Amino acid sequence: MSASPILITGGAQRLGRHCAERLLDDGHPVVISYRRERDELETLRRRGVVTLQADFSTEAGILDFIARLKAETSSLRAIVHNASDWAPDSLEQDAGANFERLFRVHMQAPYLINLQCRELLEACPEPQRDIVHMTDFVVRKGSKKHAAYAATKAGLDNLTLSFAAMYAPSIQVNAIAPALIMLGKGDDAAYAEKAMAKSAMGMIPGPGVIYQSLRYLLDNRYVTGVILPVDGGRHLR
Ligand SMILES: NC(=O)C1=CN([C@@H]2O[C@H](COP(=O)(O)OP(=O)(O)OC[C@H]3O[C@@H](n4cnc5c(N)ncnc54)[C@H](OP(=O)(O)O)[C@@H]3O)[C@@H](O)[C@H]2O)C=CC1
Ligand SMILES: Nc1nc2c(c(=O)[nH]1)N=C([C@H](O)[C@@H](O)CO)CN2
Repeated sequence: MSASPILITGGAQRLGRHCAERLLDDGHPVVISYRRERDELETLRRRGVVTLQADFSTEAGILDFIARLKAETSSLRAIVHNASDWAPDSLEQDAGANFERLFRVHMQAPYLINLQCRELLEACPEPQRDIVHMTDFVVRKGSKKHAAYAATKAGLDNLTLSFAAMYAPSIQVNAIAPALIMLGKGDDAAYAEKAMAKSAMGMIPGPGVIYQSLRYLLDNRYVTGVILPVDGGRHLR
């Protein structure tokens, strides 16, 4: 009987894709959600990754994804809520719509998927089942330019505690709270310098440090309700 897959939402690029590829390397079957189709998905599909399209910006989109996920698999080893939209605050008419969209992708999607896919995790024959929320260091300090992003990630941070209490001992629920891990496409050297100076380690580590943290959580039977900072000592500056 094949092992239960690990779901990574937003797994088509960057940190989520890196973790999907490392999980495959470690022998886990993987399911990812993606929002936009692109050629790069073919490499994952050729490696056997099940790719499910999903847009979490509406409740209907979240529920539609859950229905297709349940049609795809009868069990899950883990769920990694990685999908995220790092949208800056809007000062225009669409400020409310912007906040709502970030609420749905960062809070409502993990909340509904955790509630409605508990049965898939419980059906996993392995002794350990995990939910991992990708939050952000910025939950601790807020953000002048990404207030809606930070607030909705703070909601996800808090959901970690509630679901850990609700689901123990059969499902472990933890979060990883990164600071700068990898630059975005448009980030220049000046931005990189400024961003690196914000942490005690003064580096941009790349996605390997996130996989190390995910591996730690997936391999530890005694950790739940934990928010794991992976931030280079951002709080020391
Ligand atoms: N990168 C970093 O330095 C840091 C990252 N983090 C957190 O780590 C996680 C991974 O970061 P990173 O790899 O940079 O993330 P990305 O910005 O690359 O986003 C990951 C994926 O989320 C998907 N997504 C965005 N909006 C929606 C939506 N409405 N519905 C469904 N999917 C959506 C995108 O799908 P598609 O591309 O298909 O549209 C995207 O591929 C995130 O949760 C992020 O907040 C926290 C701190 C620092
Ligand atoms: N969904 C995303 N969230 C975040 C990203 C990103 O690229 N996508 N990037 C960051 C920054 O690296 C920030 O940590 C720099 O201070 C935060 N969240």
